[in-house]
Amino acid sequence: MRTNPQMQNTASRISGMPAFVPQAAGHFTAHRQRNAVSACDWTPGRGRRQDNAVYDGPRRAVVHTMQAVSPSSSSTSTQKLKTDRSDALMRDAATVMPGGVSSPVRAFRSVGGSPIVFESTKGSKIVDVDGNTYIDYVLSFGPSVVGSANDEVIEAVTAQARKGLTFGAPCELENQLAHAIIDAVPSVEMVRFVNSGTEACFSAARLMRAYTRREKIVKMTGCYHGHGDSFLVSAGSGVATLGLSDSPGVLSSVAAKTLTVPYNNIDAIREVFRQHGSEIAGVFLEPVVGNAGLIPPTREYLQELRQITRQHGALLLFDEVMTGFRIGYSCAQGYFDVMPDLTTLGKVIGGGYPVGAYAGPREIMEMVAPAGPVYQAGTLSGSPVGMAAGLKTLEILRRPGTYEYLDRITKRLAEGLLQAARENGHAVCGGSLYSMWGMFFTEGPVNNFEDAKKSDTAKFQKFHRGMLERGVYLAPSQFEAGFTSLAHSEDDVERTVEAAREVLRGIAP
Ligand SMILES: Cc1ncc(COP(=O)(O)O)c(C=O)c1O
Ligand SMILES: N[C@H](C=O)CCC(=O)O
Repeated sequence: MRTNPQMQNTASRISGMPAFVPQAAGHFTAHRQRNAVSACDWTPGRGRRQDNAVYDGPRRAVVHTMQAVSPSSSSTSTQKLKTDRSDALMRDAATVMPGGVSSPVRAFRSVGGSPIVFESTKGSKIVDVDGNTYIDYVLSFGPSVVGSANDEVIEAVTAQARKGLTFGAPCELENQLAHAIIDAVPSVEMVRFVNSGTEACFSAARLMRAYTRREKIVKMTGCYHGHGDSFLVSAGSGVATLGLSDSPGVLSSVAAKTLTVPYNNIDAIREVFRQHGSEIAGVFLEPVVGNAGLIPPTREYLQELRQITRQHGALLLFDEVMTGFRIGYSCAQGYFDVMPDLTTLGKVIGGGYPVGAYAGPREIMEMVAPAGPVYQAGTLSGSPVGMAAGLKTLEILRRPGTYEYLDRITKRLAEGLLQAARENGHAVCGGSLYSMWGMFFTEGPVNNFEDAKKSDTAKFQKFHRGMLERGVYLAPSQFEAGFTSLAHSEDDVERTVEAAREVLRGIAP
């Protein structure tokens, strides 16, 4: 059995961390007749903070202003949604881009109708090309946790842009963002910046294989780790939404090296290691699933994964591209107090720019070129504007009260939506954790993608359309998590819940 002394060092460094109280996660078990034991019931832990003003909502804080779109300009009363210009642009887009989009999840394939084309966004609001304003719970699929087009982030990127857009050479901001990530994420000692979550994950898989000298990777059904060949096997997000279980073009010899198991199922992990233990390089998972809808793990599950991978000399990778800096400042690994060997990041660390990273202990990371032999490179990697956006975003997130605020409003949103559904006789389950939330149209419990697929997706389609018509923009799939930001106000949440109540009243249970 291979041991990893560096991880033992890392673990002892972690156990000396400042007080951080992880909570055992509850499964989603909400139902219209029962009280939910859901992620809503979780109490968040604390990350490390630096400055003093306590964040208490967008109106009272100096974090940003919402000049471009005033909250009152979005409507939660039924709009006859005028989408002429969106529709025309999408018709044209379909002639020049496959499906008219640059990423499949943006298409409205599973909710019907044509995608909305956007023109501007500020804070919690997003405005389309026909002039409709929506409360935005997509937030570019996660990055905009401090609110879209945050003034401070814009100032930071503008100042950097004046000094240079890209150097193709080292810049000081890379050191600063790497230090900020290392300070925040307990298992991380070194970071390699890339340009997307996809790149982070496939590069980490290469490193994992090189380090262990093994080829097989275990992933969970419904988890999404970008579109690297090894991961287009029983993937979540757009792959699940479009009902593609895998993708043509992926070499069958590569796909055969990916073993899949259901999430939150420790027996399945034991079995896959029993059968293939000596060939498994590592286990990839989202430490809280966001790409099959929101599905929390139990802490015990993560702990067992940690133990089993270690026993078999395999690496454990937490894909925190989505959860990173959303599930607390120390990310999901800090929240659950379970330390992976490798971590992938993206979204929030780029503050709205294309930045990803893979990270871990020095011993593993120093295998990456030029320190070691594992090749990985990028013309625009660590580009200064993205680094500046990420640094400012993390600086804002470190302010006292930010995560408490995010947790409070998101919990209120999720509870309000579940309540609105139950009042109207719908079987639902769901919950929230800090700034991520989800609601499935099924009785639950939803512990993995197999459970999530029992959701009434036809009902979700009606719900999505009704919310759109009332000025609420949700991800166009039952199998995507929702997001909130520091710019989402209590008023936004109340208006969203009111809109949901109205929509759900009009849908047959
Ligand atoms: C958990 C997770 N991993 C990886 C990715 C891939 O990131 P990107 O879309 O930036 O390539 C995503 C999102 O797409 C994600 O949510
Ligand atoms: N669910 C995906 C990532 O989190 C959505 C992003 C995309 O693929 O465009």
